[in-house]
Order: sequence, then C-alpha cells, then structure tokens
Amino acid sequence: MIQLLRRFASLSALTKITSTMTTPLPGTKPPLTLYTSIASIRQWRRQQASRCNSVAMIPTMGAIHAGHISLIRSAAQTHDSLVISVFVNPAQFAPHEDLSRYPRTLTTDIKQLEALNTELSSPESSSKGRIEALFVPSVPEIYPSGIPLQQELQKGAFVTVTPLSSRLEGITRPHFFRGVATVCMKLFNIVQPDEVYFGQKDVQQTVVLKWMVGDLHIPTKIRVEDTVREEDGLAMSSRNVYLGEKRRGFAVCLYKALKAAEEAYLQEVAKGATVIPKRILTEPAEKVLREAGSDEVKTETEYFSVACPKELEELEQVDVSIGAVISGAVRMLPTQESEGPVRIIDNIILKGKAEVDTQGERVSQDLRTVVYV
Ligand SMILES: Nc1ncnc2c1ncn2[C@@H]1O[C@H](COP(=O)(O)OP(=O)(O)OP(=O)(O)O)[C@@H](O)[C@H]1O
Ligand SMILES: CC(C)(CO)[C@@H](O)C(=O)[O-]
Ligand code: BAL
Repeated sequence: MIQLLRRFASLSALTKITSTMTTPLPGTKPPLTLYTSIASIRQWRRQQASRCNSVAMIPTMGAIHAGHISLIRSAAQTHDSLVISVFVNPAQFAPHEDLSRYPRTLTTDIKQLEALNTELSSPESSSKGRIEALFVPSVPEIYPSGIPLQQELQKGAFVTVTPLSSRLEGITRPHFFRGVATVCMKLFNIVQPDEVYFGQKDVQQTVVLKWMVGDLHIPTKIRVEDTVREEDGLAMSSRNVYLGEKRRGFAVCLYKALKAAEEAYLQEVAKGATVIPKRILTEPAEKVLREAGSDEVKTETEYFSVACPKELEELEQVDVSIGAVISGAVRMLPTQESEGPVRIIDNIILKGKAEVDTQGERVSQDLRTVVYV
C-alpha cells in the first residue's frame, strides 16, 4: 500500500493523475478510498444517499495534525460516513504568500487517517461512523477556468461575504475569505454533505461560512469544534512547522494574552458587571504582548480584537448577556536569514450570560457561548 501511495505522491508531484482516478487504499480495513475527480466523489455521495447514510465533510489543506483528527473524531460520533478533503486552495493565497512552500504531506496524512479509521472501525469504538472517502482533487478539477494568484486576472465565479471578510484577518489578507468561501462553496456543491466540521482556531472563517450557508440557502450545517492545543497552549496549526526551535517557545504569547483578557472578563462578570469596557480586556492582553519575545526572538502584534460574535464588528464594550470573540494575530519575526515571518492567530469566545437563546426560549443564567448566525 505504501508503494501505491508513493506512486500517487510522485504522480501528484508531476500532476499526472487522471481526473477520474479512484484508488482503494488496500491496507485499510475497511478500505479508505482516494477520489480525485468530481464525478467519482459524486458517485460515492449518491451511494451514501441510497444507503440513507448521513455524510459529514471535514475540509482541510492537509498536513494533518491533532486538530484535524479531533474534528474527524467528533464527526464520527454523529455521522455514518465521513469525507476528508485535502486541497491546498490557491485562491486563498496572495501572490506574496506561502502557496508554493505550504506543507504537503499526503503520504503521512493518509497513514494517520488510516490509523484513525482502524480505531473508529474497531468493535470497542463508540463512534457511529468512519472515514469512507478521501477527496484530493487537482487544481484544474476545482478551478476549470484557471486560478492565477493575482485577483484582477482571475476569471469565473467567486463568492464574497461582506463586510465580514474585510475585518480582522481580512485587513492583512484581503483576498483570503473570498478564496475560502469560493472553495468551500465548490466543495459543498460537489459533496453535498449533511454537516461540515471546522475548527474554532479559524474563528472568522467559521463566521464567514455560516453567513454564506445562511444567505445562499446551502443545504448543509456548519459545526464548529474546540481548538486543540499543544501542552503549553499554542493552537495546533500546520504552519507551526515554519517556526523552528527558537521561535516555538515564544509563539504561545498570543494565547497567554487571550487568557489574560478572558481572566479580566470573568473577574468583572463575577463582580456582577453587565457591561465591560473593552480596555479592561485589552490592557492586560497588550501588556503580555508588549513583554513577549526576547533579544533574539521579536514579535509584532498585528491586531488584538474584541468583537461581537455575530459579525465580528469591533466593540467598545462587551455586553455580558452576549459575550464576545477576542482574537488576535501576532507576527513572529525571522531569527535568521533562512526563515520568514510566521503569523500566529488565535481566539477565545467569551461566553455570554444570555437569558434567552436565539429562538427566544428562556435559558439559564450560566455563562454560555451565545451563537447568533
Ligand atoms: N488546532 C486546531 N484545533 C481544531 N481545529 C483546527 C486546528 N487547526 C486547524 N483546525 C481546523 O482544521 C481545518 C483545516 O485546517 P487547515 O488544514 O488549514 O489546518 P491549519 O492548521 O489551520 O493550517 P494553517 O497553519 O494553514 O492555518 C479548519 O477547519 C481548521 O480550523
Ligand atoms: C476551509 C479550508 C479547507 C478552505 O481551503 C481552509 O481555509 C482551512 O483548512 O481552514
Ligand atoms: N486554516 C487557515 C488556512 C489558511 O490560513 O490559509
């Protein structure tokens, strides 16, 4: 099987995979099948419908880590059949960004997915479902009109979610959410999953996609799962491999800043506050960020935001009945010539003390995540 994967990986590098390729990966019991064409994954989807299987999708850009695995485990609790997509989406990268060096580790990704599947399929597992399909399309399959990185040269249909996409991450990455929304729209249309799983680590992405699904009446649900962290609290991320040893230890500064803001919020809530000025949260966070790094490792804060959960609009004060999303981005500067800057993003949802939920039902006064979209 490994040989087969090596062949696939090398074919992939040479972009010689045919658009109809469907490869049962024989080492897996029951087999995990690799689909590379839209036609073949649609056929798989029809089979699932004919068996009345519920289908969950977990879109990824590969370089599978424990964050992805946790999304898959959650999906397997509820759904019969899971489809994982691995696609490094050019449309969400600006020309100056890291598309060409983004980690591509398909062979080890598949090994991890196979190991997980063996566990999910074992008689001891409490999971309802398991991974059935791995969808790894080529760029021309997804973008038949081509996808130059310069937006003004791009032809065809694209999805924009406004004004959300130009806030926070969208300030530094103005192209980003158009690329994410467009590829997710394509993936949702191709696979038609009952539910799609995303990580809270990319919180703005989840809010953008919830708006897209709602506004465009897409018949799927968006599920958001907790951020999986390293032991010191750093959010797992495929790009953490860029950090290198020297910067790695300092990369947790953003999470520490978020925790300082959260602690300040919870202290005010405990004192009975109903409205909390933004500065009560940002001052302790900014102190942590100012003191981050060392003589050798320099950090720059791009933003530290306190925003409303519905549209991520910046708040001057937090209404305790609603809560807020606190999020940020920190740039870890290179420590040597061979390195580039690495952006760390992270967030915490400050729970609200809602008396009623979005349907108007009375709920408890306990702190809870108030979901709007
Ligand atoms: N630490 C994490 N915990 C939970 N979910 C995560 C985590 N990291 C990524 N995810 C989720 O996995 C899905 C696929 O993400 P992706 O493949 O881009 O990985 P990534 O680690 O976010 O990569 P990058 O370093 O490029 O941001 C997304 O929904 C993302 O939010
Ligand atoms: C959702 C996604 C797979 C779209 O390319 C990507 O943005 C990601 O991995 O978070
Ligand atoms: N998980 C986010 C993908 C990106 O930054 O391109």
